Formats: sequence, structure tokens, C-alpha cells
Amino acid sequence: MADELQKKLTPLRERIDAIDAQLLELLSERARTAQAVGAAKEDHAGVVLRPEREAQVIRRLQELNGGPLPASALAAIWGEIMSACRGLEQRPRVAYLGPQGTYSEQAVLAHFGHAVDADSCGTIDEVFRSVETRRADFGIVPLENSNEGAVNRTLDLLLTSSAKVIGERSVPVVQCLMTRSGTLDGVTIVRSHPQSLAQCQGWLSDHHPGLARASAASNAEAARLAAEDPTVAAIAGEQAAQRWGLKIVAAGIQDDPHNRTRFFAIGHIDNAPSGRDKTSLILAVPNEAGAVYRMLAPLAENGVSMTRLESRPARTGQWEYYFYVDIEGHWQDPAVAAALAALKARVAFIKVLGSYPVTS
Ligand SMILES: C=C(O[C@@H]1C=C(C(=O)O)C=C[C@H]1O)C(=O)O
Repeated sequence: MADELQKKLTPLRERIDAIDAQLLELLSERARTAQAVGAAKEDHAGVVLRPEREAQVIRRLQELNGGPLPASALAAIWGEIMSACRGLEQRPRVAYLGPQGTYSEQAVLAHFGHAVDADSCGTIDEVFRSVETRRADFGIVPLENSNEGAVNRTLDLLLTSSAKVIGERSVPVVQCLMTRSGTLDGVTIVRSHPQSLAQCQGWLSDHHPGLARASAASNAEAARLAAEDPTVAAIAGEQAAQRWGLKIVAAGIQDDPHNRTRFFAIGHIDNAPSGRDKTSLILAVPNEAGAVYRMLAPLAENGVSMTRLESRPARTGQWEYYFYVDIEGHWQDPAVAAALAALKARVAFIKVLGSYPVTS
């Protein structure tokens, strides 16, 4: 029986080895060609990383794809290929909310691939500062969670920052309860980022109503604390358990199984249109009847779809708000440009945070 299987496997494995050798040859040729592009850019002081071009490379292959690999697999594979290719020219330094093992770190790798120097920061403020002072080329900041809504600190910092939004990345969130021993024996407190505690509050109340809850600066920081103290459990992603040597007590404990967090990539580059883009704006209008309606009318009049609307108090004490709006299209697209021109004439304040390729 084993012989029979071996007889079938041997030629198939030989075929895979031969294909891999061919792939390697092609990948090496691709890398050399990308290096030539890099050299040409250097001659013209161009930026190495071009998000719109990378989005187009992936979309073209997804269109060509006849299966069996799914579109998401092509995006992951070519994302890494392009990361490795541009890494030969320049590894971008990317600041994120650390420590290692956070979903922000996962978003860094999903967005930029592994050929990066990922720079862990203690706070979202520090991520912004790092990008603003050009210590980092890019930053990854959490923007919204499908369960808990906006990350207010990020919204507030976007208002005043000189950094532009250069990309978006959505990461599935699978929360796990973890401890040093893999059990809750002797555990009195569970720690996590407040958003994560909120995402698991139903499960915690049902399964461990007696466990005290306390906040931590990040999920991975909670994991680090749990690694130091056997009376502490943490809620974090699986990668944090690996990073801090913890064992998982229960996995997938978030109240919504489809929980995702959306991140913004921030930096100083201006993306050209990729063909399928979004633009993020901040708007403010006078505090008077019909103002929000008038604010949004230019979008509808120009056939521009709004994909997100969020408000934050302007902190003037007068019930004034900033509106965070995402629209479909690039600021250079004629319909978007017309809508923005009309908006500028109507609103008290407008800031275009950036246009960037849609990543699905
Ligand atoms: C090679 C280039 O530079 C980088 C690498 C890319 C790639 O490997 O395909 C694509 C865009 C850039 O981020 C290019 O601009 O074409």
C-alpha cells in the first residue's frame, strides 16, 4: 500500500520540483527587472514603492486568473513577491502600534510584505510622530473595528497630521484568551486593549463573569504582562501567544465572528490613480439647520459614492463636529475633482487626507 502511494507521489513530486526551479528562474528574472526599474527611478529621483502600480499588478493577475488559486491567494503571493523585489532597492521602515504580536504588526506585513523594517511604537501618537519626522517612511494605524467603530485617537491625529493616507488594509480579528499555563487556575484578572475587551464582553460575561477586566496599552502588551504574571490572562491574537510564549485557553472568543479591523497606511507619497481608488476627507460645516445635507449634496450631484461617514466632536463646546468621509474614486478623477471643488465652496473646513487603491 505504502509502495503504491510512493509510486504515485514520486513523479508528481519530481514535477513540482521542476516547476519550482522554473518559478525560481522566473522570479529571479522578475527581481532583476524590478531592480532595473529601481535604477531608472533613482536616476529620476522617483519613489521606490508605488502603491497604485502594485494594486494594478495584482488586479491584472486576478483578471487573468483561471484558477484554481483564489484571488486572495494571488494578492498574498504577489504582495510578497513585490515586497521582496522592492526590498532589493529599499526596505521601507514602517512604524506601528506595538509591541510585536499586535494586529497592527499583522497589518504591516499584510500591507507591505515581509521585506520591511517594522518599527514598534508605544502609542498611536508615536506612530504619527515617527512618520511626520521621517524617522519612518510609513506608518500603520488602526482606524475602525467592525464591532466597536472608530479608533478616536487615530481620527483626532489625522486632523492635524502632515502625513497622508496612502493605503488601507483590513485584517480579520480572532481574539484568544491566553495564559502562561493554558488554564485559568490562579488567574484573577484578564487584560487587553479596551477595544478588544469590548469585542469579547459577551463571551467573558457568559463564561467567566468572576474575572476582573483591566485595560492594557495594546493586546500584545497585555500578553507581555500575562507572560510575567501567572495571575493575569490576556486577550490577544494567536501571534501574540506565540511571541510571548503563552498558551491559548480559548480561541475565537470575539462576540462577532466576522470581526475585522481596518487600518490606514500613512506616509508622504502621492498616489497616482490606480483605476479603483478611495479618497478620505475631513469636513466641517457651520452648526446650523441643513448644513450636513448641504455638505453631502455635491457628492450626490457628481455621482460620487460615499462609503463611510464618521463624526468627531470639534471640542469647541458648541456641538460642532468634524466629519470623516470616505468616497469612491481618486481626487484626480473628474467626478471627484468636481465634487471636491463644489465642497470647498460650501464647507467651513476641508482636508483631503489622500487617495489610495482599494484593497479587497
Ligand atoms: C518595480 C517597480 O517598483 C516597485 C516594485 C513593484 C513590483 O515588484 O512589481 C511595483 C511597484 C513598486 O512598488 C515599479 O514601479 O514597477
